[in-house]
Amino acid sequence: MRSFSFTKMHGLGNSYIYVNLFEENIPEKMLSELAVRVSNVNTGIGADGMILICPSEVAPVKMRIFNSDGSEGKNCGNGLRCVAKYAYEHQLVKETSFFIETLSGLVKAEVFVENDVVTKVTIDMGRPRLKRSEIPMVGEEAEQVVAEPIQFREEWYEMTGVSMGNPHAVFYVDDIEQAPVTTLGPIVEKDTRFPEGINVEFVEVVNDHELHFRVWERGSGVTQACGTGACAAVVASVLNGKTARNKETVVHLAGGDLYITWTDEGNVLMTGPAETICTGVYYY
Ligand SMILES: N[C@H](CCC[C@H](N)C(=O)O)C(=O)O
Repeated sequence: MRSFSFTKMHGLGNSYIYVNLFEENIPEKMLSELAVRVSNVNTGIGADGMILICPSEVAPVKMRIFNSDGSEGKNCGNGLRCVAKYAYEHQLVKETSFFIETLSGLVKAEVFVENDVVTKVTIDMGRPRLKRSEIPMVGEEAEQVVAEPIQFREEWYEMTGVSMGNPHAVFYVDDIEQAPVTTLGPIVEKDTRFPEGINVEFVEVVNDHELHFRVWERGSGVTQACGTGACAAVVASVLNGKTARNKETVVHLAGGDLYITWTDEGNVLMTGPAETICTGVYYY
């Protein structure tokens, strides 16, 4: 019987099963299936997916993220904060500020420590990708996809597309409690106009530095929080003239708050908590 040690962690309730590949060895061909199995709350451990903390040639650590359907994502904001916490607390890094490699490039983490425990993390997520082909979305190339009229199942909507290394479709609603998260979300996620699928965010604007937010995630469905999605929501809100550039915006997610700034220099800073739930051994 094969097994691996894991740590279950979460960022605002967006939980993953973290596996330290500096110490564990899992066959590459089993990763997708294992992500599905460990995510199952009845027959597995229960989480929104699985995240691997891997050696890297360009940074102290590399993050790989698998959604609960087994698909591999290219970035994960809540995951990055937890990877940063794990790396510091397990001495994979010595500094409080360090790079993390992702499938969509390098990001920079800064951990905030109290009594040797990381309580908060800031991730410099880098620049959003805004061109239609960078989202990616099919259609004639455009520098930005902002409030673009788009039809899904006979209904017309206005969509803003943003990539944070992974794809996001942002829609504005008047009342976040009435957002069509579980009805429109899965339809948009798999629409063929998004060749890689897409994460779907619903945003209610409170003022020029405060948003309410709900998400249907590509590959995981409804989650308590989506860090890259919250960053995409802030970028989309600036592009739509609803929030201010270079001003810290609080994003209220189901699982709690993230503090996000799209700076005048062009990068997106995300700050929020990262928590360890438990450790264990998974048999497969
Ligand atoms: N479902 C996402 C990956 C997880 C992103 C989210 N959990 C976050 O915190 O950014 C995707 O397939 O692009």
